[in-house]
Amino acid sequence: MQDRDVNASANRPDRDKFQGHSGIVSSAGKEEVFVKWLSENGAKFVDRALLRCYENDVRGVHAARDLKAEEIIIEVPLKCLITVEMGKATDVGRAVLEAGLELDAPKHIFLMLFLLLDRCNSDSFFRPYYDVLPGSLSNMPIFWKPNELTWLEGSYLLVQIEERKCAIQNDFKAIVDAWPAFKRICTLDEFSWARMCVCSRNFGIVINGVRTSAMVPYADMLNHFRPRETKWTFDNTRGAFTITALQSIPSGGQIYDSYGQKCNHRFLLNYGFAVEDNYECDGYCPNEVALLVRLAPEDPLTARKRLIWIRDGAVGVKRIRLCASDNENFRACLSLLRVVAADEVELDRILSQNPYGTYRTASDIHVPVSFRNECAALSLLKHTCKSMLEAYPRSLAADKSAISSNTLSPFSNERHACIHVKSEKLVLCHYINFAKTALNLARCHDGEFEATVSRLFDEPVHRHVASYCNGIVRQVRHAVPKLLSVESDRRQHKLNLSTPTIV
Ligand SMILES: C[S@@+](CC[C@H](N)C(=O)[O-])C[C@H]1O[C@@H](n2cnc3c(N)ncnc32)[C@H](O)[C@@H]1O
Repeated sequence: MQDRDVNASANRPDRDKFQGHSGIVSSAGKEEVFVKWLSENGAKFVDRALLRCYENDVRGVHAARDLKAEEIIIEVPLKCLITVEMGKATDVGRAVLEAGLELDAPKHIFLMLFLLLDRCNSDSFFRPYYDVLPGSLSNMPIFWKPNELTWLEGSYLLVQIEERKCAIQNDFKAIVDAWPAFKRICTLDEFSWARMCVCSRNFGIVINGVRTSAMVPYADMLNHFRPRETKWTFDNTRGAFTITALQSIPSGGQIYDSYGQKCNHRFLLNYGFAVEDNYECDGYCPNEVALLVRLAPEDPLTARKRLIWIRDGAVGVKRIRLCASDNENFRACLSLLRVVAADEVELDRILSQNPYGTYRTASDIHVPVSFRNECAALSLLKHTCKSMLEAYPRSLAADKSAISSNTLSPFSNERHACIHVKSEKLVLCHYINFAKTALNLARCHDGEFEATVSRLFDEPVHRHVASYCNGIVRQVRHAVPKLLSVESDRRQHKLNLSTPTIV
């Protein structure tokens, strides 16, 4: 599966909801044929697991008996795998290689080429596998109808969906140009289906020292859950792909695979679902929002500011993915905001008189520039998040109530869209509160500052702002070598904390 995580360890999503489906237990004809095909071709331990069909094309794998930790659940021999090399060896694969095409997801493309070509052959060895692949992928956002896309209004995911569609179209056109017979093999719709099928079901593996990707029949029937309860690998000594339990799994329990620690936009875009409580065991939440930071065209300093922005490859506008934790992106975002918020004196300081010589790029300004600048950058962060929050048609409270009231059916696109936008709004709220807290702490008395910072450290949800205040805010309050003192800043800038041009 795309970026499936082999070593991950945490979170607790729609486990019970997925199990809620297990009332409808059947193993329809095509699934039986598929399991028989695997067994006849050397797959082992298929009796340890049971493929359950909840609804049309929606399945999961369940333990057929109590499974112990370290027990192999399923072993799929190499001959049943479709690999990138098999796609490269096709006529179209060779034409693509010869043309040296720059494709969106090259490894996936070769798997798709094999799949699309070989499924035209009614006698294909893989026929039983093709017959169980989902016929429609209506949960994938690239296939959502216009009314369904409105559920994502306000989210940058809408842009990414369009970009994905565009990339698929470009790849299709480039392949047809390189091998014109391809348009008789599949339509753009079928090509898009294959793209999402491969994207949501392939595994990155190493076979005899060669790093590749593969479609692994049966292994791709496991649904996502974290923390992971199984591990998978290509075992060269067995010549087979294996899935092993990491803990005991009771008879009848669903056997899950972790698709990795991911933001909900990646789950939704690549797999067609979003995880309601996307938290790791340590409380970390990988959900992000794509914040837009932009130099204000009406700012007379913009031309000079561009000089430093351009070193990042950004022409005055940058999207930064932020999650509600301290990380490199958060520090880069603050750095860019320091430039956007800079007045002339501060910009001179950024461009020349900084503690480490000239900054490489506008994302590298990790030391505060001045008291005023830091407060202005925080105000800008707050206002940017507020205006992004206002761009969603529905409030966070309304999302929460729609999700908890179960008015949206468990696997509906609307529910997944709602979970996704809620995830983004939570990150925006985190930064609005972050900026408010930090601005208050920048201006309060020493005693209050110390007491508040230590109180914030005690609460896990506030550790991010506590650590920022303890470091950067403390620095700007007391001034550090090579920075103007707070008092001198106040005199020079008359404590002009008004928000600079808001994005
Ligand atoms: C690798 S397949 C898993 C098998 C799939 N359920 C089937 O019936 O073919 C991945 C797809 O399963 C579904 N899925 C997996 N984990 C899920 C989860 N935790 N919640 C909702 N849907 C999930 C999504 O449609 C996803 O694109």
